[in-house]
Parts: sequence; structure tokens; C-alpha cells
Amino acid sequence: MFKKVLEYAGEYRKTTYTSMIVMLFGIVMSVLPFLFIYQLIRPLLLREIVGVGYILWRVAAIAVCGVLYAIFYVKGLSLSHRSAYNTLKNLRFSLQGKLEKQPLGVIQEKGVGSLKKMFIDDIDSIELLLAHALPEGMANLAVPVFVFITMFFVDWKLALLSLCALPLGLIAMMAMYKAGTSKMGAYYAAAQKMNNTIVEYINGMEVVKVFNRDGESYKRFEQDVRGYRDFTLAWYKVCWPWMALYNSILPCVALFTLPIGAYLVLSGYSTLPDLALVLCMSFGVGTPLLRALSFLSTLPQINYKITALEQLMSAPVLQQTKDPFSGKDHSILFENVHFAYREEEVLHGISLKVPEGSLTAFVGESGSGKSTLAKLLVHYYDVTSGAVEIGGQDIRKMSVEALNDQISYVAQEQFLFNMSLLENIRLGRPGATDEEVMEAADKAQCGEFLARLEDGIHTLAGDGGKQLSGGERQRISLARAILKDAPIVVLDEATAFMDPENEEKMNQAIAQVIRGKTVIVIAHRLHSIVNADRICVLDKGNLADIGTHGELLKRCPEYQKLWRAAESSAQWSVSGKGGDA
Ligand SMILES: Nc1ncnc2c1ncn2[C@@H]1O[C@H](COP(=O)(O)OP(=O)(O)OP(=O)(O)O)[C@@H](O)[C@H]1O
Repeated sequence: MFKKVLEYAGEYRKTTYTSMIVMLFGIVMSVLPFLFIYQLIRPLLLREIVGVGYILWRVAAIAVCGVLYAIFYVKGLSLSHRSAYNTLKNLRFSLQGKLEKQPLGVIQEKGVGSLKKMFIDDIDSIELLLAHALPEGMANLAVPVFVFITMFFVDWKLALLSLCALPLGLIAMMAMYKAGTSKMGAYYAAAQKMNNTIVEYINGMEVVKVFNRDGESYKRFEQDVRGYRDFTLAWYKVCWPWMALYNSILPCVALFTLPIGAYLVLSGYSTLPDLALVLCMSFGVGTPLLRALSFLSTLPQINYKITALEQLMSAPVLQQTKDPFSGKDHSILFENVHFAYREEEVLHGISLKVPEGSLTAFVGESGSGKSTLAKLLVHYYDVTSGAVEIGGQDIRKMSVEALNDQISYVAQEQFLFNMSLLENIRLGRPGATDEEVMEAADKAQCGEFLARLEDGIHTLAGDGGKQLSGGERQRISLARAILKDAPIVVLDEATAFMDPENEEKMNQAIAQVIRGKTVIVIAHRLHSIVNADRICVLDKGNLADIGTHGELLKRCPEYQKLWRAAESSAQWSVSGKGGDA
């Protein structure tokens, strides 16, 4: 575990070692006074006369040891913290770098809560390992070892007696580890679950409030918060008795030395000064020993977190190269695409071609695989088998950046950063001038609501764009897409859940985005795509049919069913065609 973490320390690894040595000096300074105390007691025991100089010299030495201990300890801590926080920085950069290479879809699935916990809480807990457990723990452990060896030279019988308490304490400690480790997995799973649920609950608070606190979300929140409490208490419940036991046994190194040592002295097997020396030393090792072992008790937890971090970092990366886009055009080909999020396959061999400059719609019942197909095109996931190609180039044979330059993907939920709307739109093309951004905003029908805002396009979007309505957020994201002007546009449910007025504006904005592009629209409302060049009907992860609205109405039972359902609830107008909208 130390080795794994120290790999991330880089150049600061040496600083950690230096801090250990400095702290070791510090701890030695904390134990030395017991030797001087013994030297002060010894003449009393042997009824020897000593001069004032002898006493003052030892008292001064005790004071100097105290000062040196403070200096070494502070210096050691400052070195270990410097190394620790630089290692945490390296770990966070490394985690970010590794995550960046993983499929975006996989990262999104992990949830904000659990990723935040890894990035902040779990990595922070490694500070204890590097800044304290490693340097302080090792130094504190070295001193008892050194002292016990010295004791053996003084009187091996008394030394053995002072070691007697140790196995008892260690047995209690091992019992605690065994009991604690068995509950550790459940404890961390509960912590992770609670993290995700709290983040989800806060994000969905609006819905929770509308549907009152008895809703499903609150129940899960309550259940997971209670679950975490129960698992934590269960963990402590099995550990506490053992913790109390070893905490009381370990410092009692004099437990056996005092009574049996006194008997040995009285029987003439040991001398009184030796017993005094061993007792003084015993008192000196109790505290460092307990401190060292207290760090030990945190190691299983830290080890668990480091293993989880390692697992996250070693997850499969997205297949891509550094090559630029070199497709001959912007036609799209899904070739025998199979895909499974986990074990269960959700797309079963989809093959279809989207010609350049056409408008293609994906339709199908909920869960039929429309969004999944779009996510495979924007390379949020790697296909399980088969291929996705643009202009004849496999998307795995180009960089994600090169692919992103070719595609504007407008997903169902749009995230806006808490910076001005102008900057949010500019994300579409970072080099764009203010005028170009404003022009895009105009084309995306944002003008009317921007005029209502006090600072217009310079208004801050608010946390995650919460200051704007759903329709307004979507139009901002369309402005981004207009500015980006990518040759392929993927619209996932762009006009879903919108009121008629917003929907009309949205359709006008969409017409701007898709002009002359290769377009894929994922639609729930069939009326919006009846004019599409091609409609692909998905059914339970299979491609049921491809054709125009008229053709499909005549021959495709799945489409007829969808159309009947749409007819009964439809009230809306039809958007333009990709090529001429
Ligand atoms: N992140 C995920 N993890 C596991 N399974 C998923 C995930 N996302 C979707 N699925 C499953 O994959 C299948 C296809 O889902 P997908 O979202 O592509 O369907 P869809 O046709 O777009 O549905 P909708 O119209 O409701 O959005 C469904 O069975 C769904 O439960």
C-alpha cells in the first residue's frame, strides 16, 4: 500500500523519507529523558553522593531533549505534509487524466456523488497515511524496538517481562482487524450509496418538493442515510471492544515488570538499578507504541480506498488513436453493432447507413435503444462488437477531439456552467468573437429571453443553468451547436417536454442548426419527423425497418403502432428537412 501511494509522490518520495528520519530523531529525544531520570534516581537507590553539577547537568539535558523533540517533530511534520499534499495533487491529476481516457458514458454512470467522494474524500484520507502514519508511525515504532533491544543488554529477564504485555495487546489488535475488515466492504458500499443518493436528492429537490416528501426519492434518501448510520455503527460495534482492550493493555509495559521484577530483585536475580532503568524505559515506550499502533488501525480503511481508486484508474480506456478525422465525407455507418452496458446486450447487431446531408430519425418505443445508438456515434461508449464509421473511418481510429469537431451533440439534458451565457455559448467554438456568439444566439431564438434578463447575454447562467427554463437552456445549447457548425448534428429529444410556444421557437432554432448537415434526430413525437429522409424504427435493440413515413406506414407494424399512439396525443407541427431546412 505504501509503495503504491509513494509511486504518486514522485520527486517528493525523498521528502517523505527525510521526514521519517527527522521524526525518528524527534521521538528519540522524547525517550532520552527517561534515561536521564534513571540517572537521577540511581544514586538515590545506591545511596551514592552526587554533586549539584551532576543533577543540574541531567535536568538541563531533559530540558534540551524537550526543545529538540519539539523542533524535530515540527520539522518532520512540515516535511511529511509537504510531501503528502504534493502526492495528493499528483493523485488527483492522475485520476483526472485516467478518467479523461475512459468512456464518458461509463464516467457518467458512476454518479457525481461517488466521483466526488473519490476525488475529494478518499484522496484526502491518504494524507493521514503520508503525513502521519508513514513518518510518525514508523518513527514511533522504531523507538520501542530500539528500547527493547537496549533492555536486553541491561537485563534480559526484565526485558522479557516488559515484553509480556505486547502479545496480549497485539492479539486484541488482530481481533479488531479481523472483525473490522469483514464489515469494511458493506460499510464503504453504504457510504458510496448514501453519497450518490444525497447528490441525486439535492439535484431532484424540485421534483421531491412537488411530489411531497413521501416520494420515492425521499424514501431512498432516508433509507440510505439510515443504512450508512447502521453500517458505521455495526463496524464500530465489532471494533470498539477490541480497541478498548488493546488501548489499555499496550501502554502497560510495566504490568508484569513491576511485580515479577521486584520479586527477581528481592531474590537476587536482578539488581534494583537495573529494574529502575527497565521501568523508566518501559514508561518511555508506551506512548510511542500506542501511537504507532493507532495508525495501524486506520490502514485497512485507507487500503480499501486506495484499492478502489486503483480499480477506477485501471478501468478499460476508450479505444481511440491520436489521428485526425480523415473520412471521405460525413456519411455515418453502423455496421453490425452489438452493445451491452453490463452483461445484458441492449443492441443486437444494428446495421444502417446515414447518407451525408440527410435527415435521419431514430424512432421506437422507450428502451428500444435510440439514445444508446446516438451515444455510440458520439463515442460515449465503445461498441461490444461491430463498428461505427464516419466517411469510411472507424471512430476508434481517430481521437475523441477529432470526432467532437465533426459532431454537435445536443443531449436531452443540457449542462450550463456558472459563467455568463455568452461564455457558455462560446464553448461551441472557443475562438469565436463576441459578435459571432451573439449572432448564434440570435439564430437559436435566444434574443427574446436574453432581452428580458438584466445583463442580457452577460448574465450568469447560475448553478448548472438553473436560472433558465428548460427550453431556454436548450436554446442556449443550440446556439452552441450553431456556433460550432459541425458537419454532423445529433439531436436527442431536443423538443421533448416543451410547451407549444417554446417548441415553435425551438423548431426554428433547430432549422438553423441542421441546415445542410448530416442530421440524426431521436424523436418520441413522430409528428416532428414525418418529413425526415429516412426513419429508422428500433424495436428492442433491433432495427425493425428503414424507410420514409409513407413507406413505413404501409409496411412496418412497429411503426404503425407508434403512429397510432402518436396520433392519439399529437397536436403539433412538422420540422423542416435536413437538406433544405
Ligand atoms: N447507463 C445504462 N446502464 C444500463 N442500462 C442502460 C443504461 N442506459 C440505458 N440502458 C438500457 O438500455 C436499453 C436502451 O436504452 P436507451 O436509453 O437507448 O433507449 P431509448 O430508446 O433511447 O429510450 P427512451 O426513448 O426512453 O430514451 C434500455 O433497456 C435501458 O434500460
